[in-house]
Amino acid sequence: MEKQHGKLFIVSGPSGVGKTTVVTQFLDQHRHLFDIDRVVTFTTKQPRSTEVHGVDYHFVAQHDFDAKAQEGFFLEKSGEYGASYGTPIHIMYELPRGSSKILVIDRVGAAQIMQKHPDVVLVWIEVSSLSVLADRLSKRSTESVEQVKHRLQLAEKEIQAEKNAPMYHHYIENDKLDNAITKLFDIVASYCDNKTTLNM
Ligand SMILES: Nc1ncnc2c1ncn2[C@@H]1O[C@H](COP(=O)(O)OP(=O)(O)OP(=O)(O)O)[C@@H](O)[C@H]1O
Repeated sequence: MEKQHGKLFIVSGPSGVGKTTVVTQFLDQHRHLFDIDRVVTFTTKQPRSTEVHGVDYHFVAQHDFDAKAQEGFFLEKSGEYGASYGTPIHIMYELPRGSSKILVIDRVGAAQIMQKHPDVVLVWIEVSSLSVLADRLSKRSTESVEQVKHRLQLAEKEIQAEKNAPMYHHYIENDKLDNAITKLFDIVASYCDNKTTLNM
């Protein structure tokens, strides 16, 4: 059977909603079922103590990031969170080979990619209230109080933008982590061949 074209799943949602957690745990549990992996994006931010270079991000100096941007290395880039972030364009060349990708980026970056590649699948993660985000971000303890405040302001802006002009194809409530992972599984399974059933 001919391999189908891979899909690019873009996962967004306000800071602290659990994008990284849902995507990481989905991949840990179900990666073996699909030809799918997470895109490692580039950033100039300082790594958190738990983040590993090449796994969570490619951490680069600002002049390297700017040189890459100049060369057209990025599919999209943004600087909303006090550092530069960029998605490497080469991920688009891997999709025709049948590999699907999950990319965690903000709504502005997702809109930039959507304009150029309308066949991407946009997944928005949300929670019932802003206070849940505040609680998760303060418990995560990876940002200062000031940074958390700034993230919450951006979160409010992003949530409002999505409410005013809904852009995403799928919405996942992440109040209960297991339910959110199952919902992501259902979404991916509706677009991607399941390796185990293909081999039956
Ligand atoms: N369903 C959930 N219930 C309770 N806590 C959760 C849930 N999902 C994630 N968390 C916790 O919330 C915190 C934020 O999650 P995570 O870092 O995945 O968010 P994020 O959306 O990727 O944030 P950012 O955009 O700031 O990187 C983490 O400490 C994580 O363990």
